[in-house]
Amino acid sequence: MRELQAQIIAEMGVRPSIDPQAEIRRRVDFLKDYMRASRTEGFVLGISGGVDSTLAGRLAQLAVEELNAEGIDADFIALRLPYRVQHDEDDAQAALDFIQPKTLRTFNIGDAVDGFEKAYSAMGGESISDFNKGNIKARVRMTAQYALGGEHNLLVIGTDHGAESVTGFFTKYGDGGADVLPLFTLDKRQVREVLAALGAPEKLVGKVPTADLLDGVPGQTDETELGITYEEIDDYLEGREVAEETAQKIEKRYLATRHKRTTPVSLLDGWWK
Ligand SMILES: Nc1ncnc2c1ncn2[C@@H]1O[C@H](COP(=O)(O)OP(=O)(O)OC[C@H]2O[C@@H]([n+]3cccc(C(=O)O)c3)[C@H](O)[C@@H]2O)[C@@H](O)[C@H]1O
Ligand SMILES: Nc1ncnc2c1ncn2[C@@H]1O[C@H](COP(=O)(O)OP(=O)(O)OP(=O)(O)O)[C@@H](O)[C@H]1O
Ligand SMILES: [Mg+2]
Repeated sequence: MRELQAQIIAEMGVRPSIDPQAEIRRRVDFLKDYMRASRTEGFVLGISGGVDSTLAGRLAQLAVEELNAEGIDADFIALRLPYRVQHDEDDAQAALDFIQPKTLRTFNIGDAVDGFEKAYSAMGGESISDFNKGNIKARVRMTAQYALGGEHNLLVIGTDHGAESVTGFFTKYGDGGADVLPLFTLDKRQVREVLAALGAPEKLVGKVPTADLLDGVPGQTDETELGITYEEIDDYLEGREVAEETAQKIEKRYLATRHKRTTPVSLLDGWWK
């Protein structure tokens, strides 16, 4: 195996195969243990209709149900965060039907994001690009989750996992801003395996991943933007051999996004030299 590949696999904690039922138990226990240790009262998570938030949301709901059955007060707020009307709203509703969250709220980020865009233009000289506006959408979603979390003493769940972390394919302090990461150490096909083991409908398990951040290209697939497929990323993370060109693309992204996987750089850091 390539030397850097072994180092990356160790950092992401991905294993070549998993036992889905054991992963469900381990991750529900992790959420319960961490909630108790942090003296918080539950969780909040944005539900998009995508694979990652469907799995993380269901795990959070299971954790809260078990805590409640043990006599511990806890809530899970599933938060719909559409920008105006979401083109695949039916998938988000299907995800909620599957998750069965204890509490459901909707915060439409349309006015906040467009207000931000307007104020940005009023600053003078330039308008914001569709790409940069996409990152604002992710950061407004983060802000809404922390607002609810702050009001109700809840932890913000993040959906980061190996296959997204390795390429830095998330918005820094947007969807990357969270308190607890129940999917970490899984790759994308393992996320689907665990979701299938929980009995999610095939339409959700097989959903094509999209960051869905662009006004101009609704539902653009992650794979189109990345120029790498999740099959390739997962193979790499499971220690399999991938084409030299693919390995180089993954490693280039990994190295360029190290700053996203650490705390802000200070005089005490030397990893960037
Ligand atoms: N070397 C360095 N050391 C320290 N900081 C550095 C830096 N280089 C950039 N930065 C900072 O980081 C910023 C760039 O990072 P960031 O703001 O994240 O922006 P960026 O990485 O350019 O864009 C986010 C990417 O993540 C994708 N995404 C976002 C959200 C969700 C999903 C999804 O999968 O659903 C995907 C999105 O499609 C896009 O490709 C710079 O503006 C700068 O502030
Ligand atoms: N429209 C949305 N409504 C609610 N939450 C959202 C929305 N878009 C993104 N999020 C939040 O941001 C997270 C990151 O988005 P990301 O696209 O990586 O995950 P996903 O949509 O759950 O799964 P997938 O990667 O398969 O599309 C989501 O898991 C979710 O918590
Ligand atoms: Mg998505």
